[in-house]
Amino acid sequence: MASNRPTGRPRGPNILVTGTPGCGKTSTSSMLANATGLRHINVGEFVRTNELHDGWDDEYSCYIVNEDKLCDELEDTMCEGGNIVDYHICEFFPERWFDGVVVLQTDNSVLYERLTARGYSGRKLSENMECEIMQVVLESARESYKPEIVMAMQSNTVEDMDRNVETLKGWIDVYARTRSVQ
Ligand SMILES: Nc1ncnc2c1ncn2[C@@H]1O[C@H](COP(=O)(O)OP(=O)(O)OP(=O)(O)O)[C@@H](O)[C@H]1O
Repeated sequence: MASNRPTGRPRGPNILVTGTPGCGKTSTSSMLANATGLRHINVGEFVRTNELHDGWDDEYSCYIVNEDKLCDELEDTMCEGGNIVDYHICEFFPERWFDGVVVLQTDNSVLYERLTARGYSGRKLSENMECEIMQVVLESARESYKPEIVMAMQSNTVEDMDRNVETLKGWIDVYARTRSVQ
C-alpha cells in the first residue's frame, strides 16, 4: 500500500554538527554515528585525504579548504542522506543538504582549557575564543539555514555530550518514523 508520508532521503537525514574548534564536534559526531549507524564525515580529515585544498596556511597551521572541490566531492553522498557532517564552518555548504544543524557551545573557561591543552596560543587562541564569545557560528548557522532546523546545544561536560547524543538519536528516530526512509 502506498504511504502518505513525505519521502525522506534514502539513507536517513543529513545532520551538520558545527561550532568553534574544541567544542566537541568530532567526539559528539563519532558517538552519534556509533549509536545510529549514520556515516560520520569529519570534513578536516576528508579534505586532507582527498586533497581538496589549496595548500597550507602557515599562520593558522591548517589547510586552505577549496570549498568548491569539497562540495563537488560530497554532493552524491549528501544526496543519499544518512550523514553526520562535522565542521567548524557552516555557511558555504548548500542549504538543501541538511535536515538538522547542530551548533555545539562551550563555556569560555572550559573552551580555553581545551584549546590550550592542544597547544593553541597567540592569535589562533584569541580568535577562536572571540568566535565562541561572540557566538559567531550560531549566528552564521541561523543566517544560512532555516532557524527551525538549527539546534544550539551546550557541550561542557561528558554528561552534556551523552544527553546531546540521546536527544539527536531521538530526533533521527522521529525523522525515520515520519518519512518513508528505505
Ligand atoms: N562535552 C564534552 N565534555 C568533555 N570533554 C569534551 C567535550 N567535548 C569535547 N571534549 C574534549 O575536548 C577536546 C576537543 O574535542 P573535539 O575534538 O571533539 O572537538 P572539535 O569541536 O571536533 O574540535 P575541532 O574543530 O578542532 O576538530 C577532546 O579532548 C574532547 O575529548
